[in-house]
Amino acid sequence: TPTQQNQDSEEDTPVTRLQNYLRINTAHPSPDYPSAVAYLLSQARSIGLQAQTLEFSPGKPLLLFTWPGSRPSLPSLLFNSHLDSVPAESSKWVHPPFAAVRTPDGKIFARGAQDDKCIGMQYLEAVRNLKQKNFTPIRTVHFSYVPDEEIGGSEGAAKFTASKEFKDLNLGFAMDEGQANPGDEFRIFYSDRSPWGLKIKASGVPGHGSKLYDNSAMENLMKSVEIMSRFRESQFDVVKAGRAANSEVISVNPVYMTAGIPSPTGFVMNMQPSEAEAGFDLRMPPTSDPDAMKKRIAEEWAPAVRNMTFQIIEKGPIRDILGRPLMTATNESNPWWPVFKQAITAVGGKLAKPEILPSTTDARYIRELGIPALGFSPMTNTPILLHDHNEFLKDTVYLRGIESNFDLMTTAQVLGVKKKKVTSQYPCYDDVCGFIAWD
Ligand SMILES: CSCC[C@H](NC=O)C(=O)O
Ligand SMILES: [Zn+2]
Ligand SMILES: [Zn+2]
Repeated sequence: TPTQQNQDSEEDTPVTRLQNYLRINTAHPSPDYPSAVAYLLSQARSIGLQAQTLEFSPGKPLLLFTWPGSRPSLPSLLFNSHLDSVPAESSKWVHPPFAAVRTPDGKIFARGAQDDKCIGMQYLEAVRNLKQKNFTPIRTVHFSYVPDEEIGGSEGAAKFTASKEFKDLNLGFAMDEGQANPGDEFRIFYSDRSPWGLKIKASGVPGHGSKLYDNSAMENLMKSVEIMSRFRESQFDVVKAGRAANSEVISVNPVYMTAGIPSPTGFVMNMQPSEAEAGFDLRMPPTSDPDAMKKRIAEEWAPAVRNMTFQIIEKGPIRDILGRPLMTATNESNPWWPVFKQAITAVGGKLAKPEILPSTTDARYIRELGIPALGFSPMTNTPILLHDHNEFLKDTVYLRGIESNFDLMTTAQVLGVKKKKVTSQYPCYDDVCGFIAWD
């Protein structure tokens, strides 16, 4: 009956609380941050977390929740997620992207279901469960909800990690988003690729559309595109041959091309234009050499001899403050690694071999400071649908993810870790300036 349905939708359960978060449209280009903030604040209040709303950029709020530990001098934990989502083309979805419809087989359809509102709510549900068991953490646990991850994080996580507020957290270890796995192992990410936006521009001799001549802008640009395609293929071949994962090679993908002289019916067809431009999404694995790539771009992809110029938009850091690749150790040299492994074992989960994420997250800003950070979105037996149409997450998978975060928070308390005082102004974690001992 309709009455029964209304009652169902008013139920307050872990799943309906997720659905309510998913119904807030925080997709770019105009994310509804105020509604998301109000909702999460009400959640934090209902479980008794301390809450702060920070605003490092106008109109871009950042939430910081805190669960004080009984020994606040110990390095703290941070669980991060982002408030924003990529847009959704409603007409191509089977269910509206902001209705968070749950189908009879338990699939919750929504933009953000996997990326990454699931983890944001799982953190809070884990706290709710722990508090019900009267658990008090030894070390302080923080939760951050940051704006603008999907557009690079320069107004969000980048400003947060550079702030006094962040330094004062005295972080030992952070968790951020990962990616789903169609198989039954939990995937864990120790690094991201660093994104560059590359614009190449050619200029050349204009002329009649019928004329064959050298050095037109289109010819200059197309030569570059050919050279770049060959490079792309060489990288992809390594992946196809099984010698590296997708995320371990450099990707370069064209995202736009623009040239021509506009006319009311499209473009003028009998003029060769004097300018042509193309844009590329470039992703650099953590150990790749940014200077070598810049040299390749200047000498091969956009050489001045072919009348070309280029612009690289570097989105975030590629090395940490000590000049090291942005990678978190997944071995015993990182005292948090066994903690994490134990938490997964506790939910009966199998852990996949640690990976580099093919895309990019805000964890790179945390790793930049030398703080260990792992990417983890507990979604097994789930197709990878982030940024795709019909993004969904199954209720059972979501609920199991709460358990794994729950265990992570408790396990991290039992196996305390203490940081060494370091020469840098930031805490570090490896043999250069690392942890000295178990607490
Ligand atoms: C250019 S930084 C954008 C970050 C974005 N993150 C998730 O998808 C990505 O494209 O990987
Ligand atoms: Zn994300
Ligand atoms: Zn995303």
